[in-house]
Amino acid sequence: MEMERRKDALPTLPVCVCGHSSVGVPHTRCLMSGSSRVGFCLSDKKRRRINLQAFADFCAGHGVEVVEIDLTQPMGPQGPFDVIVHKLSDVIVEAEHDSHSQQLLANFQSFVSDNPSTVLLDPLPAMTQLLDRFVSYRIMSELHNSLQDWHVCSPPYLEIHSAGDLSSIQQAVTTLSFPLICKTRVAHGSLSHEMCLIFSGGGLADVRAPCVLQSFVNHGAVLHKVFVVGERHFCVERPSLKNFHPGPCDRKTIFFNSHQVSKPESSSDLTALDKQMPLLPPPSSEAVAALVKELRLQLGMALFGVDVIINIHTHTLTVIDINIFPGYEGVPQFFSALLSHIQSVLGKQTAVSPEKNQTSGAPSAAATSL
Ligand SMILES: Nc1ncnc2c1ncn2[C@@H]1O[C@H](COP(=O)(O)OP(=O)(O)OP(=O)(O)O)[C@@H](O)[C@H]1O
Ligand SMILES: O=P(O)(O)O[C@H]1[C@H](OP(=O)(O)O)[C@@H](OP(=O)(O)O)[C@@H](O)[C@@H](O)[C@@H]1OP(=O)(O)O
Ligand SMILES: [Mg+2]
Repeated sequence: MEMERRKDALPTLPVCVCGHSSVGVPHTRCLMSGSSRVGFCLSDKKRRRINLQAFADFCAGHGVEVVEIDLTQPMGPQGPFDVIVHKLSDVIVEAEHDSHSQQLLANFQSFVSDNPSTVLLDPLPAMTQLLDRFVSYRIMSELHNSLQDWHVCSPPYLEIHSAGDLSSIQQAVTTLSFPLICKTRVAHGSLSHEMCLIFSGGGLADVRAPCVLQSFVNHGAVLHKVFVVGERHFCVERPSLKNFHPGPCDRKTIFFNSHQVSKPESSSDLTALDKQMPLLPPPSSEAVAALVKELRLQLGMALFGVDVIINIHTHTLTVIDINIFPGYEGVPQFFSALLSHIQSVLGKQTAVSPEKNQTSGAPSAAATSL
C-alpha cells in the first residue's frame, strides 16, 4: 500500500518536457542553447493538476527549459538545474516512518547541498514547518501582533498531543468557544483533510490525538483563498462551512472531509446557509497584501496559499490555514506569475507575456489579481 502510494508520489522517468525530444535519453543538458534549466520534482497527481506539460511549452517560448526530476534516479546526471520547483511533502511525511523515503530525501538534500547555486522553490526547512499544524498555528497566532493595524487574527486553538483523559481536555477547552473544529496534526495528504465539528464537552470523546481543536468562526460560508507566487498574489472565492449556532449544544459530532466543502464545485448541507445572510464585505486588499508580505518574510517561501474567512460579527480578517504549493485553481495568470518568479530568482527579470491559450488542466477560472 505504502509502496503504491509512493510510486504515485514520484515521477517515474527522467523525461524532458521542454518540447525538445530528449525523452528516454540520459538527462544531460537540453540543446536549447542559453536557456535556463528548471527541474520540477512533483508527484504524478500534482504534475497533472498544474499541467506541467503546458507550463513547459509556455516556458520553452521564453527560453526556459523545464525538466522533470526522477527522485528514484541519481540526481547528478539529471542536473544541472538553475532552479528546482518541488512539492516533496509526501516524501517528507513518509520519511518519518519509511526508510526508502528517507533515502530519497537524503539523496535530494545531498544534491542541494552539493549544488548551492541551485535555487530551491521552496527551501525544505521552510516548507517542512507547514506540514505540522502545531507549528503553522503558532505562526498564524502571532499574526495579530505583527499586523495590528490590519485587524488580522486567527481563531483560538489548543494543541492536543495525546489522547490523555477526557476531563483534562474538557477543562483545557474552556479557553475556546463551541462549536470546535478538530484537525489532524499532520497538515498534508489525504488523511489531513478529514476533520470534525464538535458541539459540546461530550463530543470531545470523538477527538483523535494528535490534533488541534480550534474555535469555529461564523463567516457566512465564504472562503477567500489567497494564492501567492513570489511577489504576486491572487484571491479566489470558494464555498465554505455554513454558520452554526454559537455555544455548546447537544448535536452529534459532524465528520467531514475539507475537500467536500471548500473546492470550487463543493456543495452540500454543510455549505448551504440556513437563512439569507447579508453579504459580507470582501477582505480589504491592503490588509491581504500586508498579510501576504508578512507571511512571505516569516515563512521564507514563495509558493504558498493562505485561507482567510471574514468573521460575520466583527468583520475581522481571520486566517485559518496556510498551504504549501497549493492548486492555484481559478488563477489563469499562474503560469506567467510562476515563470516571472523563476526569472526573477535567476536575476533575469524580463517581461513575461501572459499565456495565450492555457490548455485544460491548468488553473482556469476567473480570479482577482491584487
Ligand atoms: N476556525 C474555523 N472556523 C470556521 N470554519 C473553518 C475553520 N477552520 C476551517 N474551517 C472550514 O473548514 C475548511 C477546511 O479547513 P482547513 O483549510 O484548515 O483544511 P485543510 O484540509 O487544511 O484545507 P486545504 O484544502 O486548504 O489544505 C475551511 O475551508 C473552512 O470551510
Ligand atoms: O494537489 P496537491 O497534492 O498539492 O493538493 C493540495 C490541494 O491542491 P489541489 O488543487 O491539487 O487539490 C490544495 O487545494 P487548494 O488549496 O488549491 O484548494 C490544498 O488542499 C492542499 O492542502 C493540498 O495539498 P496536500 O494536502 O496534498 O499537501
Ligand atoms: Mg484550507
